[in-house]
Amino acid sequence: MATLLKELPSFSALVSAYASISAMAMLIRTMLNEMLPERMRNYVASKFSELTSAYFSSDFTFVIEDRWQAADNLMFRAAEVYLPTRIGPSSDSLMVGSNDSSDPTAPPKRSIPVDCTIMDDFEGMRLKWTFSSIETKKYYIPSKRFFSLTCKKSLRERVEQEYLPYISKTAQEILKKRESLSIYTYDQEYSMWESAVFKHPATFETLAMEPELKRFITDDLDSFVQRKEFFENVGRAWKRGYLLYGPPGTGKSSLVAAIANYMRYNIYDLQFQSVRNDADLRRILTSTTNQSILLIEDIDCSTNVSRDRAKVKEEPGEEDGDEPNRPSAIDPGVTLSGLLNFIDGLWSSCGDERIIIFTTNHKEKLDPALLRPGRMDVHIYMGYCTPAGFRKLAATYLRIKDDKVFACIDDLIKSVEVTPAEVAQQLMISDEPKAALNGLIEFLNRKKTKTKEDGAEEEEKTVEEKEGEEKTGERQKNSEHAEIETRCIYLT
Ligand SMILES: Nc1ncnc2c1ncn2[C@@H]1O[C@H](COP(=O)(O)OP(=O)(O)OP(=O)(O)O)[C@@H](O)[C@H]1O
Repeated sequence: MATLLKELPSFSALVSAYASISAMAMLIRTMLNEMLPERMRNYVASKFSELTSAYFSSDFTFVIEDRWQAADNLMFRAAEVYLPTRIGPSSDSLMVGSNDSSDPTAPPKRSIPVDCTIMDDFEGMRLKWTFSSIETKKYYIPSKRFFSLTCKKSLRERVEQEYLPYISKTAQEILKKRESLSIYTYDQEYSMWESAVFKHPATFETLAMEPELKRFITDDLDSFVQRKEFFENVGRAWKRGYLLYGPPGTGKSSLVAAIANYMRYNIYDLQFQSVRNDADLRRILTSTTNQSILLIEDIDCSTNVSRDRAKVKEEPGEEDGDEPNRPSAIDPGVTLSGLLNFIDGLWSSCGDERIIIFTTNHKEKLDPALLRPGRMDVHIYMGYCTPAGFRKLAATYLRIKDDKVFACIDDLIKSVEVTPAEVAQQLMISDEPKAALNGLIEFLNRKKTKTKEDGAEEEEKTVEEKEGEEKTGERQKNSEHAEIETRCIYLT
């Protein structure tokens, strides 16, 4: 013991050793301070602290960002749906709001504010969630949002194998039970989809359409949802494309609403004017969720997409070396090939259970590439009102199934081109069925007389005018062709 005590350094030796180590540390610090710029010093310090804390900490953190490999991160979406249901007394804040004007007194909806922490318990595990958002430097790139999920290191495997799949499953159940649907429009300024509550009364029951056509569409939708395995087996993306075409006011938008209500799918309503280029289109489309409808209305008005590609190349300016399909204020930068890539190209397999709907008043103006078999699975012509359509409208608007003037109205409807929108408009004029029906008869008679007068004027035209018109009448021919296709459904 005495020899051991003798070998121990004396107190003064310890003090002097401490003094020289402190002096050395101060010297190194001063040297580093002088040699390294402040930002570099902070970086080194933060890395050092990260390393040591990760090594010594008993926690493990999963980071779940809103995007995953150029697409929407489904895990993030699931957490977004699941976590508001777990906000309890331990959470320090909660975001609430409502966009449902039909029921202003209903309790607000819940969402998670930035930097909010939520504690969750799952089968004996204690889990901590934090929601964060980081602004990006470029104004047109949306901020990066992510969840951090922290658990004990020892629970890491169970969280990955059991807890995260449980969240995805629960989120799907919550979404299935949700009462209201959403309609999204793309906000170019903030580069994100803006949502609103979608409450459209149109259903297959209220639509004035031929009953066989209705049955065909509902059967087609039913078989689509049930054929997940079929799509996998044949190596096709699980999606369905519908092209709705026909004159304005024949119910194309109403049919889209009826499909959304029938399927309980949200609608992403995309205006091509708000898309800069194909890359932008890819980003926009990959940020839509599964079990949804992508709606592109009036596709014939999207110039680059609807025009024949050969004609686009002939546009003045492009021969001079101008970049084709250049985005500009009036002409969207989305190209037909960019869109086709999404419909049936490699990008089409992004996401599951998607319905794509294009509407147009002028099918003949569309590039044939868009109409080729296999592109849009079903082409549906929405035509003028038929006697069956009128009866459906009378039942919906006037709550009557029959009347002695129905036969007369049937004859008139068969002899003039009148849209369901026009008939519906007349039926809304009075709550009194008799007055409304008489108003409709007058309207149809006026339309019939006008059609006759227009026909007579047409006959009076000189042969020369007719010849001239024939030359430039390619469009008309196409529309006649469309008429022949009335109520035809192409299924590929
Ligand atoms: N087939 C229909 N069945 C029931 N209502 C219809 C039908 N077609 C039109 N309507 C009525 O007319 C209104 C306009 O119809 P809708 O917007 O669906 O037509 P559209 O074909 O999409 O027209 P556009 O091509 O101009 O967009 C609807 O609000 C609806 O009330």
